[in-house]
Amino acid sequence: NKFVKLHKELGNDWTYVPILGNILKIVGSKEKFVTASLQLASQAIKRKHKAVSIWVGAKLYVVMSDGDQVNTVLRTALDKPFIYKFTKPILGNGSVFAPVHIWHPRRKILMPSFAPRYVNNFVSVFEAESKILADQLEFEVGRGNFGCFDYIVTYSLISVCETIFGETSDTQRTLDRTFFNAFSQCLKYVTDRITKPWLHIDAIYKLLPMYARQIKYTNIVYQCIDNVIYAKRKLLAKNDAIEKADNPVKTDKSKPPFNSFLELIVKNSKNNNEKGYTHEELREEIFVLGVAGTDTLAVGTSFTMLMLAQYPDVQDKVYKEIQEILGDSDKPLEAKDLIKLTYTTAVIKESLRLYPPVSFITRHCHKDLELPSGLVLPAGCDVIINILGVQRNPDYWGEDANEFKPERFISGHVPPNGFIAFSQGARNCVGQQYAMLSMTTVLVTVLRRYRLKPATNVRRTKDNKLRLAFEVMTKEVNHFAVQVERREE
Ligand code: HEM
Repeated sequence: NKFVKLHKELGNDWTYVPILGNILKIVGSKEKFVTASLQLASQAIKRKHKAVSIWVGAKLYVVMSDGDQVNTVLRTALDKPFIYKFTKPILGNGSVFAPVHIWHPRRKILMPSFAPRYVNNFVSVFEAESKILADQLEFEVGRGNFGCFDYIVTYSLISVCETIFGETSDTQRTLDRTFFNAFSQCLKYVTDRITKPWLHIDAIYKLLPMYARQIKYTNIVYQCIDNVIYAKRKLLAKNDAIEKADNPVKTDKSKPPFNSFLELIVKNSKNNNEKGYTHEELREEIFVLGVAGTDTLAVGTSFTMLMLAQYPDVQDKVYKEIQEILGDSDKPLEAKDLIKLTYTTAVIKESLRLYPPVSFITRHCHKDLELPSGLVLPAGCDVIINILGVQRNPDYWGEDANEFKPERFISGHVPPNGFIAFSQGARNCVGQQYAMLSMTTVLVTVLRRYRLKPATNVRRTKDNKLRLAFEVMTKEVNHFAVQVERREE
């Protein structure tokens, strides 16, 4: 049939050993998943159409690592295959993985909430929470290696939740350990299902104890979100604050005006339709923001910290830039100052290039799609976009593509389709600016107080590279181990 033809056209035959080997390696191993995806990427770029295909059971997936080919797919094909099946029991029809007809109207409601005038105001939250993070790191001074991820994920979960719900006592009550734990368990179940093919079959999965646990944790998260939504909706109705979202009132003179995502989404959904979102729709969208914004941010920030620890020259340059542009002033940080930190921004982008938190995404072609190489992906074809492969592709980044060189993002030679950490096209990341501001705030706050040092005696790969593992996000296996020392020392 057409997929067998496509498989051959891409240069594979039935006994193509390296690819078969890679599939076997992937099964069940989160670390090998990443190594295999890099190997698939290097095989793909040698092919005429810069892609390989793999069979998973009776289904063919085309795996791509060429930026121009990928760009065509991302701009044309908007549906996401298979992942939706695993996320639906948890996220429902939340926009990130939903089918196009559900996603499209929801994206229209979500987008205005990420306008710079709202997102820039969140810097006050990022700064307050980064200071708490910096205080917590004091405990690690002089104690040797520690995993910075655990600290940073707490920062990102709390700051994301605060921007979603606003700083109410309800938020604080909700953000207790039970919520955090249930939330991370939900992410774990999605990862397990994606990486273990035997769990793809509903009939098997539903018989396992993990299915019951997944329902339990999902319900805990729902209940926490529901409590805050009810409380907040009551408050909004009382204060008529929705109307004020366009013209926010400065309640606390020391802080810029602030509208939480919850307020903005309620308001935008009413603009779209008199009745606005139902409770369930609102809960789904709120949950999506938490899921899409928390681990991505934590992984991106942790990799950047790891790079700074590993490259002291780069860290010194970042620190110098912070001193030059922001000084030691106690003046609250503002978005307009943070975006002047061009070298720091380049360091974050180079870390996201080498270590994209979301290392692959998927798309489904509804109709035939012709790629720049002349290959036609037939209707019904599923594509895996290997972001890690695209961002390390030597055709775009040169022979030193695997090396950490932040200058790439300053010299003006960034290949147009070579950096896709936030994806491209209509379904790209809505939180890009939010993420850049949040990560920059953390780096500024932490580096003002501490010098990051590399961890000693951590296990690396045979060629002395970081060991990475796929857990929906791509993470470093040693919990991003670093050391810290106080700057004045
Ligand atoms: C370094 C941090 C981040 C990275 C690398 C990242 C990456 C991505 C990527 C690759 C996608 C596209 C997924 C796909 O095409 O299948 C995406 C979508 C999305 N991201 Fe982010 N993200 C980050 C931070 C955030 C933050 C902080 C938020 C919100 C607070 C957010 C909200 C979303 C949403 C809602 C979508 C779905 C958009 C849609 O389908 O219309 N992201 N993100």
